[in-house]
Amino acid sequence: MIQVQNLDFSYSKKSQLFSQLNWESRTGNIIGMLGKNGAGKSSFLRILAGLLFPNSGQVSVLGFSPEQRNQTFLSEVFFVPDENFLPGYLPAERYQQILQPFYPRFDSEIFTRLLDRFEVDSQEKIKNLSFGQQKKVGLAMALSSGCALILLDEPTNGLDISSKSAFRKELISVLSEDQTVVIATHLIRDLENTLDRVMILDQGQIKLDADLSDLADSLHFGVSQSEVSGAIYSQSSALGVQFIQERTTQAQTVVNLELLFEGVTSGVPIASFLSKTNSLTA
Ligand SMILES: Nc1ncnc2c1ncn2[C@@H]1O[C@H](COP(=O)(O)OP(=O)(O)OP(=O)(O)O)[C@@H](O)[C@H]1O
Repeated sequence: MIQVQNLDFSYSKKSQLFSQLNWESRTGNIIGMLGKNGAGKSSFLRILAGLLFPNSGQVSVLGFSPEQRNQTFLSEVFFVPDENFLPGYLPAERYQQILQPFYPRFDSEIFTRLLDRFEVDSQEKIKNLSFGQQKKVGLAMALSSGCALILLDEPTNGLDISSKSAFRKELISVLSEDQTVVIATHLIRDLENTLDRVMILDQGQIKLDADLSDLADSLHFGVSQSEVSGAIYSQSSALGVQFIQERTTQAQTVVNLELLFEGVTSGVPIASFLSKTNSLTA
């Protein structure tokens, strides 16, 4: 579905953002792309969408080279950027009617239901909606598009707590098995219980790329009142010492994505503790 090989990308000659980056994704996953501010998450999504071009290397999305912006490619990829991309002078419903013919599997009933669920007035001009409401229109478009690949840049940024929860539920319920979603975010908690796979981008490289199920099988996440021996990574918090251990006989735990992220970005080779071969590290 997505194959990235030896990708080099920079905005200027002085600093390289991605260097020999490799990545592959399978169909039917909700993939979280995590990274610190400036790690290159938005840039990576824009390369996948064909809005930025690699300096060198190969990028293939659904069998297409994104930079060629093939018509079929454009009808199968929906990108929601972090900033508002909608025409302010149109109401959401009218914009949906204009956009729908470009996406062969667009479902207008889902669109209407989502706007209702998100409590957005579909008759109001988009420019008169708040930032969060405009964001919800973009997300409703993406989730109704039926596209094979949906790219979401910081989708929960600007949403209130109940809207974040509604978005998570709708994301899981609306998607079909032949759709793939890549979500770039640094708001890790917002994606809890939503992701199938997590990819961590740091210092121009993918430092971890693993299924949540593999992480839960191979790692044990816990909190203790004192230091834990044999921890792969630990961090003091208000709750006590949060730690990650290699899992042997311990009970399976929910993956603590924030702790995992801190561990990986502080240089711990977490991927070497994973049992499955489809997890990798840079
Ligand atoms: N149009 C541009 N021209 C030059 N440099 C840019 C441009 N856009 C982004 N950059 C730089 O590229 C780097 C990666 O930016 P990008 O927006 O992709 O990161 P990000 O991980 O999405 O960050 P954030 O979490 O803050 O949104 C940053 O150092 C940024 O300054």
